[in-house]
Amino acid sequence: MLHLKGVEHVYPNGTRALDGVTLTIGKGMFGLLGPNGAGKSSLMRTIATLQTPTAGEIKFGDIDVLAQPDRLRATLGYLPQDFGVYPRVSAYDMLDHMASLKGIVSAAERRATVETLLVQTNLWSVRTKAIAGFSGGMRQRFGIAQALIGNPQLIIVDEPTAGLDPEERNRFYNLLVKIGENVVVILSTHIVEDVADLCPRMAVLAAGRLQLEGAPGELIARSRGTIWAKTIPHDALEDVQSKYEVISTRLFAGRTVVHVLSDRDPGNGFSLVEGDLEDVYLSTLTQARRGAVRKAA
Ligand SMILES: Nc1ncnc2c1ncn2[C@@H]1O[C@H](COP(=O)(O)OP(=O)(O)OP(=O)(O)O)[C@@H](O)[C@H]1O
Repeated sequence: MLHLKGVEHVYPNGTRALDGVTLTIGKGMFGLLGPNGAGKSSLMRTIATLQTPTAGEIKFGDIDVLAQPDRLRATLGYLPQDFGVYPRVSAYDMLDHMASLKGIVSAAERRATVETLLVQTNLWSVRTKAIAGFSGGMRQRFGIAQALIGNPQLIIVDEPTAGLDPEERNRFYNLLVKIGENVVVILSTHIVEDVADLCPRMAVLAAGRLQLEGAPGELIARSRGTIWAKTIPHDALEDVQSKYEVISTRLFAGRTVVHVLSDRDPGNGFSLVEGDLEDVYLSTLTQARRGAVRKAA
């Protein structure tokens, strides 16, 4: 179990990126959903011990993460948002090198580890090719392979599916689901579909605060009776936006379908719809913004 209590991070320029995050995450895939700038990467880097929070506590099992970062690192697999440089060395050699860095000193043990990971991530056939020439999906699978060296019990993947085509994304999903069976996996993303497809539990982060937490199905059920839809001509959008709390607009056959958030029937031809996770997410962001505006007023 990973426990976060009152985690806060204020950057030296005064930006409050994390504002009292309290959260418990058990085994399996956990989705952390939030828009750009919500604080997801700050939170992932903090859990990964790459930065120290300005306040709060983090525990992973019996490890006090802030006091014993080395113990956490020994059991952590981290796939950062941006890997940076992709070297001209082969996937095999790079994994072998990373396994040495992670402390696997026996050559035989290293070979077994590297070979298993290359097979598991479906990179065996390209093991002698340079990573620099890999496609986006292959790079992400290589990223997971390096994150899995040493059997980590906590795995953090930050925005892993951005830029992947549907087939590569699907392959990556299947890999994550298998990994997530026995360890804690935190998937940080702004893509609702990633969470809807993969995660039995999730949370929404916006403006550095946890806005919502639970099982996607439960959260959808809780939104029942508050999401209303109407198809309008595109030039009526501005008027609708001025009168209702619009959470999303979608084009359908050249017309605009708006979803609005309302506790009671807004009238005017709106009909109640069964929301999906995207509606839940977008209405949470709308409410968070409303709260922020109220706070500022
Ligand atoms: N090193 C830094 N110094 C100052 N402010 C920072 C720093 N890193 C991030 N921030 C700010 O902290 C807030 C949260 O950023 P963070 O990168 O954690 O968000 P995010 O949810 O991961 O967004 P994205 O998906 O765009 O990376 C933003 O306002 C960002 O500008």
